Amino acid sequence: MMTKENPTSLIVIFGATGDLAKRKLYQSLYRLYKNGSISKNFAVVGVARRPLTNEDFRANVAKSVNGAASGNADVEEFSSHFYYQPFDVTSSESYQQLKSLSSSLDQEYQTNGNRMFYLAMAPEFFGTIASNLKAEGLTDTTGFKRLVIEKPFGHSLPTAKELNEEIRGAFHESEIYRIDHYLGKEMVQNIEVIRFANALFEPLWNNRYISNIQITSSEVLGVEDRGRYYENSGALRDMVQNHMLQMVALLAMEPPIKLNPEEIRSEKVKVLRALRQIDQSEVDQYFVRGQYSAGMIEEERVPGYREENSVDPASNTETYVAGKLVIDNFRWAGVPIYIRTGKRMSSKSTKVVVQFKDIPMNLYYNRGEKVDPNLLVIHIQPDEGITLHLNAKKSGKDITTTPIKLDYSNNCIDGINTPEAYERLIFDAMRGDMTNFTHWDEVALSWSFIDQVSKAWESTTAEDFPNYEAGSVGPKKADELLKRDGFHWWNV
Ligand SMILES: NC(=O)C1=CN([C@@H]2O[C@H](COP(=O)(O)OP(=O)(O)OC[C@H]3O[C@@H](n4cnc5c(N)ncnc54)[C@H](OP(=O)(O)O)[C@@H]3O)[C@@H](O)[C@H]2O)C=CC1
Ligand SMILES: O=C1O[C@H](COP(=O)(O)O)[C@@H](O)[C@H](O)[C@H]1O
Repeated sequence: MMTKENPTSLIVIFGATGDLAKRKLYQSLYRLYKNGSISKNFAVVGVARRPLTNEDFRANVAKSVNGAASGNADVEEFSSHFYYQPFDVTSSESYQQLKSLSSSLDQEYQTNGNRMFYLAMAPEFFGTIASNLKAEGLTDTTGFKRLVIEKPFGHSLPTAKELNEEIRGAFHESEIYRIDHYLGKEMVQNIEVIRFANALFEPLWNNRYISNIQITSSEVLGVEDRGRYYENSGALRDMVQNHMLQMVALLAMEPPIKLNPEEIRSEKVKVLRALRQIDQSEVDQYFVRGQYSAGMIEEERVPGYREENSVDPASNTETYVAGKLVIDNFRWAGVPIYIRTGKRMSSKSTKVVVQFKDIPMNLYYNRGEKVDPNLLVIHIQPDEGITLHLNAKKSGKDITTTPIKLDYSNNCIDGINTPEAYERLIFDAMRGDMTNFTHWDEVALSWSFIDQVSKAWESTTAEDFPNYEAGSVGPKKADELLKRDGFHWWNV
């Protein structure tokens, strides 16, 4: 059930000393606290193995929030809501201690018995924690109980099913908030509004007027210290199975009859069901994989993937994926959706380019003029905005054309302070809004599509790896994928 007033809850963060908690969760909670989105009736219990005191933990939280250990009264007040418990996820005693601490904090902060369990830990613990929370009685509470679960949700369809069964033994689907942080991004949320609040676009949003759609998410960072996780994941599982397919679903779905989580999900699910399954033998026609070698980024030499910590020197893991997706339904028949994502690329950028079909006849070709297709570019990050590429008359006596751009930039709006994706998602989970979380049906369909590709790649060695230099735009083969269809990537 969704609540409108400022939510109140006890939040238990599993993995409270980890990277995600430090980089994202504490800052997001602080922003929610500062802007009054959450009530002051909240407490956070952080759990992890290392033996910290409440004071140590509060100092760490304060440091994550303002980069300094102390000195800001607001931050001090905020961090006084934080408690720490050294924890072993397999020990019944740990859960019993947590239960008793939770009950006393429920009372002290008058949280109405609302409990949110945030699993910011390695995925192998997700099932164990969920079952123990139930077995040890932490989910027997008078208010709501919610499980917020980080990615990756499984490693394949069978492992995701297993995990799902485990957590569904303790939490109902309506209590499970599977995080896909791209769904918390301002401009990803804007896709729906651009499409459904503009008379201009919706009539054109189909195979009669659109020739192809391109979604790019490139990163400058390499795998950093996540080599162990990444070796087992690769870009396909890390980015495509979740973030990229979610963006595809939002771009391709039919208008929902209402903007509620059930109706939106139902339309997204239909897109994922219509995604043409690729046979393992056809993977090379639809997908390109890449791995970075050493190269220069911002004038600094960076190592190749195979030289990174915890990475096999002969690794077959992809750090780049480009793919052509086909949606077999009336709206999208014949319109390829190209996706690409990679680490150690030349720039950090996520954007969607919708390329419209050429005009039926180029009246200007006699003058040797090429008229560019119209493009709608949705800038997701780091810039947030929309650009519409059109053609107009070049100023002067002659009727000649020139490309022009209509730009809308979120960043330029005075006073705008776009919430960080995690800030929105934590807030939504606290007030019970599941719209921007992934339902099991979406997860299952995404895995069933991805599994064919990963099986093909795991059963063959990528002889050309490494095949793109750090700091470049990715492997050449990714250009050929589009060239075969008469297109090219728009670097706009
Ligand atoms: N970091 C990121 O940017 C992102 C992370 N994620 C996901 O978030 C989750 C956490 O990632 P991240 O923060 O990077 O991971 P880290 O390795 O940085 O943190 C893991 C946390 O788990 C704790 N921990 C490990 N083993 C145990 C145990 N047996 N019992 C209790 N606590 C334990 C660790 O603390 P201690 O050592 O003290 O026990 C630490 O707090 C993962 O699922 C990841 O995929 C998702 C998107 C982005
Ligand atoms: O989920 C993940 O996303 C990040 C990229 O997120 P962004 O918000 O910075 O675009 C990626 O670096 C990471 O490998 C992946 O696990």
